[in-house]
Amino acid sequence: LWPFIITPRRGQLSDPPSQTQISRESSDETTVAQEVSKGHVTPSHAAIRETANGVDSAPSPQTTPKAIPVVANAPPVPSFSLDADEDSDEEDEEDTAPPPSFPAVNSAQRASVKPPAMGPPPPKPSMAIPPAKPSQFMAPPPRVAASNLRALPTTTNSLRIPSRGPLPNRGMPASNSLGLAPSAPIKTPNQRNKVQLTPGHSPLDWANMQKSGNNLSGVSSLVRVTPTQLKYNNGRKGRPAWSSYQGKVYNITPYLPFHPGGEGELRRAAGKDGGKLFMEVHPWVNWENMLGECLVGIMVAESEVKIPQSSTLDDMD
Ligand code: HEM
Repeated sequence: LWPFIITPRRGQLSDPPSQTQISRESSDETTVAQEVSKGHVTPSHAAIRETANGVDSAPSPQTTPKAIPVVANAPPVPSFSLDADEDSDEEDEEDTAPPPSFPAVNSAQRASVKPPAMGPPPPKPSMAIPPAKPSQFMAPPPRVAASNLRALPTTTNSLRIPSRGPLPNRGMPASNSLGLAPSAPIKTPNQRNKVQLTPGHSPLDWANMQKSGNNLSGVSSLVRVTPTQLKYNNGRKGRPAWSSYQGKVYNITPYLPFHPGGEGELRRAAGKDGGKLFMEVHPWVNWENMLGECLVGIMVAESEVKIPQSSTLDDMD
């Protein structure tokens, strides 16, 4: 209700006060001099109001006067002046007085601190932390057994930890319960039916073998393969395993231990056209890249290959 008022300097008012302001000031029964004496207004206020009433007619180049409500018997309005000349004597005393002591003389903080001369010195703080009573702390949560952790219900299947077997996306352990290394590829319990390949038969190992320059096809030059020849080379009885794919014949024998789907799966395509099986399982795999060095030849009709009378397929082994 009573804002702080920045009072202009005496004599700084130039614009005549509005009619409303004049009539309001004039209707006030209390004179300006009386109000000043009561402390209701500051001398600066009085100057403004005297100017408004036409008492002070000195021209002033600055701001317009602000309306100042005056209420009889109202508490004094706190105000301050930007004019250093109008600083009261009290303010001067405040400026030169020493800063207030802290804590305050009559504060509880000061009262609680006894001067050293008044009594024995306070005990020195010890660095050792006194042992806390057990009852002071909250009891730790009970430990949950590992087996119970696995059985905790989860909201999503992807976060569930299987209660048995290896963790998801992890291969089988390097050794079985007897501590023996697996001698044959073991099927992992994943949906892709991938197997754990024996050491030295990773995809990278196969890539290196393809680049090694070794003859992986088993033939010295590309040959024309008849359906009978393909059927005969089915990987049994020591014969190589051939498989055709889109009219080309590959020797899949060296790739058998490298096949991520397992040797048995790959053998299903031996001695025949493996294109259908291949495309059913992994159409994204690039057969020609994977087995490029294993290329034996191309498929031809039986009639296109004239096998010499003295030479049979058995002789080729
Ligand atoms: C002879 C040519 C073949 C090659 C070069 C070959 C290559 C591959 C490769 C690279 C993978 C890993 C795929 C991946 O990680 O995404 C794979 C996986 C697999 N292959 Fe073959 N494969 C061949 C034939 C076959 C055949 C004929 C079968 C089935 C009769 C088969 C069954 C599988 C299975 C079950 C997997 C594991 C599951 C999967 O990866 O989807 N593969 N094979």
